[in-house]
Amino acid sequence: MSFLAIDIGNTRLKWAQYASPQPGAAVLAQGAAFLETIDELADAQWKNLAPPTSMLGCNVAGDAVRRRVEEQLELWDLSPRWAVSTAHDGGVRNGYDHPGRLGADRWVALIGARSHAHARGLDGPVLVVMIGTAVTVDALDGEGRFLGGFILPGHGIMLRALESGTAGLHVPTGEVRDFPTNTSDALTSGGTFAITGAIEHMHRRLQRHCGRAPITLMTGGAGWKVSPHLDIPHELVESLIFDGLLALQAHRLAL
Ligand SMILES: Nc1ncnc2c1ncn2[C@@H]1O[C@H](COP(=O)(O)OP(=O)(O)OP(=O)(O)O)[C@@H](O)[C@H]1O
Ligand SMILES: CC(C)(CO)[C@@H](O)C(=O)NCCC(=O)O
Ligand SMILES: [K+]
Repeated sequence: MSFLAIDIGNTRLKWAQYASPQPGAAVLAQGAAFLETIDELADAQWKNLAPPTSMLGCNVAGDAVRRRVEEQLELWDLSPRWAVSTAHDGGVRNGYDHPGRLGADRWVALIGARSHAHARGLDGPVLVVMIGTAVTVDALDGEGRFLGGFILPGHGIMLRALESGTAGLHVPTGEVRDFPTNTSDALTSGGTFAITGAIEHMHRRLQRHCGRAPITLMTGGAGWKVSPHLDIPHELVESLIFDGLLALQAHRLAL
């Protein structure tokens, strides 16, 4: 009955094995690997796993990476399945101009966020923030409609862009300060507040649009770095994409 959920981002692959394909199922095992090392999964991290009986993945790293992961999945007797963005699924309606062009990670995280809100009896708007290689800030209204969202460069990309586009900005990582007085702190603070500023902006706009304050759910590898500097109430939910994959799989089995 065990279910393998896989989230392939632009930097890392994250995976988790659940006791069953149901929201809230127990985690049996989990791990992460940089994309450079995914060809070793079957011989390393996955070698001693109890064979999963089904899997669903979410991939934004392209077809070549997906095929490399499918080769690793040949370790077990299961058919690889990958989530794609559609017009509606898992209680969410996709407002993108071309629904299929929405990143699968954003779509799955929106479904995970909706499932979280539902499980807690919350029926208002939800702001869904992912802090990874790129940053996304997505708005979900109380009826489960995805209204639209922002894509921003992640902190690492911002700093590398400044380093490569200037002569004088090669400095070590600094601290986040309200009034930075050296280059390191100025860069680190600028990147952080560019991200929190976008989140706070969308929070105001979504509140205005819905006439009600959204709850804010934040996920992604660097969410914990942004969280202390964000001036709105929010929750870190590390498993948002996995929760979306569980909700989608449960939904599919129920059909
Ligand atoms: N201080 C910081 N504040 C915000 N983001 C940061 C900070 N330091 C690093 N980052 C970002 O975090 C990213 C790495 O996070 P990590 O690889 O854990 O995320 P991820 O969710 O696994 O990414 P992906 O899913 O895109 O592969 C880096 O690309 C960088 O942009
Ligand atoms: C924006 C990222 C890189 C965030 O991981 C991913 O969701 C993606 O590649 N999206 C496709 C474009 C879009 O969502 O409009
Ligand atoms: K991601």
